[in-house]
Amino acid sequence: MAVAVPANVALLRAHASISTQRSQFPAKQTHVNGLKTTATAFCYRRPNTTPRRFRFSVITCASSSNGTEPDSIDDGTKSVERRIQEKRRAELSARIAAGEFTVQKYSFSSSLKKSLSKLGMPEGLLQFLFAWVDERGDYPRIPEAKGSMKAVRSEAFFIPLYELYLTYGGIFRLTFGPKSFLIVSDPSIARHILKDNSKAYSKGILAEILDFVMGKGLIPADGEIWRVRRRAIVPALHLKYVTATIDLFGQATDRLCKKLDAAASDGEDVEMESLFSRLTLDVIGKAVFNYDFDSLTNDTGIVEAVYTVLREAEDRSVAPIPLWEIPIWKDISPRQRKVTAALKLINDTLDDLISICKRMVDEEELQFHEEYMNEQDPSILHFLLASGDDVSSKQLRDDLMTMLIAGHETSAAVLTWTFYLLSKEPSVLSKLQEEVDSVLGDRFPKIEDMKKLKYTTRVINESLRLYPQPPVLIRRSLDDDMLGEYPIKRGEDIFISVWNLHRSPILWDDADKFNPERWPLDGPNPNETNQNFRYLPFGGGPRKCVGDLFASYETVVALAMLVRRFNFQMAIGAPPVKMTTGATIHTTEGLKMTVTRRMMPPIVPSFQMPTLEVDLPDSQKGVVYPACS
Ligand code: HEM
Repeated sequence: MAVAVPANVALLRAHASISTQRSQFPAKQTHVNGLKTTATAFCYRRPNTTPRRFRFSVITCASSSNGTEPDSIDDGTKSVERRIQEKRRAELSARIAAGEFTVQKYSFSSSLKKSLSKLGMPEGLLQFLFAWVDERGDYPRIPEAKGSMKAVRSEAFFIPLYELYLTYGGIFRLTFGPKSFLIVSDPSIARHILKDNSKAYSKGILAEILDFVMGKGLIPADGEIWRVRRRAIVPALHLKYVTATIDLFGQATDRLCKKLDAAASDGEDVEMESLFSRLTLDVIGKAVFNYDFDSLTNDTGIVEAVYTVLREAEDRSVAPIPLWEIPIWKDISPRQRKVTAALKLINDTLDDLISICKRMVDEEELQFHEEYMNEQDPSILHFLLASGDDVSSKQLRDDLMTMLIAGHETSAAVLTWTFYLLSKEPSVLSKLQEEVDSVLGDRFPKIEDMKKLKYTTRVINESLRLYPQPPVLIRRSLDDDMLGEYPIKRGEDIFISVWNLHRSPILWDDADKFNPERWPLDGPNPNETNQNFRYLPFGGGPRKCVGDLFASYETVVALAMLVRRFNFQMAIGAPPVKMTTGATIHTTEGLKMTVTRRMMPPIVPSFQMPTLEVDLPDSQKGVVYPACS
């Protein structure tokens, strides 16, 4: 899915001042899925301060999970910028650990006791009066961090949350003036919210932000609407459909290969993030409503409209003041007028596509059945209409729009960060290419190959661990509940930080290292269930991503085809790759790469793939395969 970013998360780009009662790294949290950790051994408590901190985190974690250079390679040539950032983060960590921001929080009874004491009530009498209360004890309070609007403004919002997690543990409250959020980074609490007691949680602020574009689509919808729509949509992504989409992934990737081939010939560097965004837009348009955006080749009005709306959704999710809620703003702000026009164009196009599809369904002879699929138009829209899905056109549009957004930026972001990670680990790239060469040779991937491309899949699994899309899941409590040992009230806004879970030093060995080998090739495909909710690339529970298989195959196909034909390196002089958040994790200035055609060992060419004999120096003797079929 795509957009799952906190509203007003700009507020989170802040320095933190903390008041806390208890830290949250109890020993029980150190055993996840049988993993032993030494978390408690690393904790220490400074005299007169309540926060605990991992002793090593200032050095190891703070310097690595800031997203600028999260990987295993440290060649001793760190950029000045990175050193400044590390220094600032280390300072912040040290200040948090020293308790500089600590505000002692008192329960009601202790506040009252303190006030009465100030009024001069004798200590003995106070002890007597409060003995019963003291004995009973209060519920533990959730550790609390207070934010101010200073500093760390340039950072993606989930980075300070990681810092705070290292200090305050698996659940803490982050307060900005009158607003507060619960930040959850504990697998068992995440499971409770997403799965065990999921009915008690809604999408909260996420639904509010996305209303203008997704309405009551599947991602923001709650309650009965969500139940009905989920039941209608999930069957559309059956295995036969996903199998058919593999060809679609192959064809779209092949178009990208043609582009890269041209760039390689011209010796031009390419900006891969925007190319991946176009690749996945082309794929999802065809897969969801049989529309060919052809954005890899053209910049049509509709493509621009989709990007206008997407950017607006992202901007709204990080805007400190919701200006768009002011009624007149929509009419006077040129930007908002552009958004309204873009939405109208998209909605009109969707209405046309719905009508065309309805006519096709009316005319076709095919009987609807479980794995129904129209070969000419295998889209989700076609399935829904053929199934007799009795729904208003507005709801149908909302669902289509939701899937368009959900399945577009997420997959693009996964590919972007995968290629970034590979550029840092040439040995992983080589191993990947070896597998692809032997499994695929020179043909398009097929469904049978998905099981064989084991290492390719592990590379995607690992990329999703280091760069989860989205990095944070949003919920709001609909009832009072218990999160771990803490009672919470109805109406709490909650961010489950998947970033923190996926990079937790107590849940993972070498958490920041890009290491596809951590997932054994003969083991199961990692998911939230077999990883006990420490790994949530597609969420979990009833609201888990409906497109997980689709997305896994899409990214595996694209990755395999691209590395089969090209080598990728960071372009010389490319801007440093830094993160920023919108709906997913974006780079701040793109991913500029140099692409070169691979010199591959001669293999027996398979169907359709002409080979070019080229005159090469002895050292490079081999066969160059053209990028395009
Ligand atoms: C690599 C690509 C993808 C990633 C990482 C991803 C991730 C996620 C995550 C984490 C959620 C759960 C959100 C939450 O609990 O708040 C989700 C939900 C969803 N995703 Fe995906 N997604 C991807 C691709 C897709 C695709 C291709 C589609 C559609 C074809 C899709 C459709 C959806 C929908 C409709 C939901 C909402 C489900 C519900 O609330 O019932 N996603 N996705």
